[in-house]
Amino acid sequence: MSKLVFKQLFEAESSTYTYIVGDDVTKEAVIIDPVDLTAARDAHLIEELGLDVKYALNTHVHADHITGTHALREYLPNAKSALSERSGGRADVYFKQGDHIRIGGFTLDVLETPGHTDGCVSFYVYGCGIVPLVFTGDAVLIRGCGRTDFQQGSSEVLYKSIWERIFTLPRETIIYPAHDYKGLTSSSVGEELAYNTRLLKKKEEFVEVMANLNLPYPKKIDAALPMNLADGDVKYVQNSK
Ligand SMILES: N[C@@H](CCC(=O)N[C@@H](CSS)C(=O)NCC(=O)O)C(=O)O
Repeated sequence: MSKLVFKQLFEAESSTYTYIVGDDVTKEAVIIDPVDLTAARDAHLIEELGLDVKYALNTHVHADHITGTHALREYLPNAKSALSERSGGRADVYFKQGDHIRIGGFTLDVLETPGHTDGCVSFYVYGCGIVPLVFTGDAVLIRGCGRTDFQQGSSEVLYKSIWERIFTLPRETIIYPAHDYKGLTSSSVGEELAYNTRLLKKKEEFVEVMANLNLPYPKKIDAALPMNLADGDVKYVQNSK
């Protein structure tokens, strides 16, 4: 029976986690939320593991770093970039709520989890007897959640997404976020239901908390948004000017 290939990779400038998920028998794989700065490192690892990456997936149009999807084309010719059809961004393929992405014996279900941005999705992975995993992007962070103060953000929408689409998953589901700023690496649905004090608040209190986070804008936002809407391709950005 297939075993899951799983790698959690870190990009330190933006505290971003990139994930590689594959099937050790068929070698089919995806990479989730790659960063331009670490594309060569990730491609080297993929080559060492003998994986055939079908999709380079972004959970959303990131504001804090430039996606690695374009940079990876040089190394991974079979990989198609993919983004939610609600994101407004450019990609080879688009996905939507309820789509299934097959990776050998495993399935990734696309769960639309808007709120941080309109086009945010999470990927729920199961199959071959594994404890299920969910890649939550910037929707659920460990003991927190994504900010909602730019890029069509809405704290009401985020709260609904998380309570309806993430906190209804089996409690043992392991949560892998797109960022952590304190060195934590994973959580679970049960753990967040016990300790995520922000999301355990009533909706009205949550909205109040989110309106008063007072976080500085991400340092790279002005460069990152146009690049990520263009799938990380600087030539496309320049030609559109
Ligand atoms: N300092 C970082 C940006 C930190 C930040 O704003 N993180 C976002 C996700 S990336 S847009 C967020 O939602 N944070 C929520 C939180 O509670 O920290 C930079 O300059 O890039």
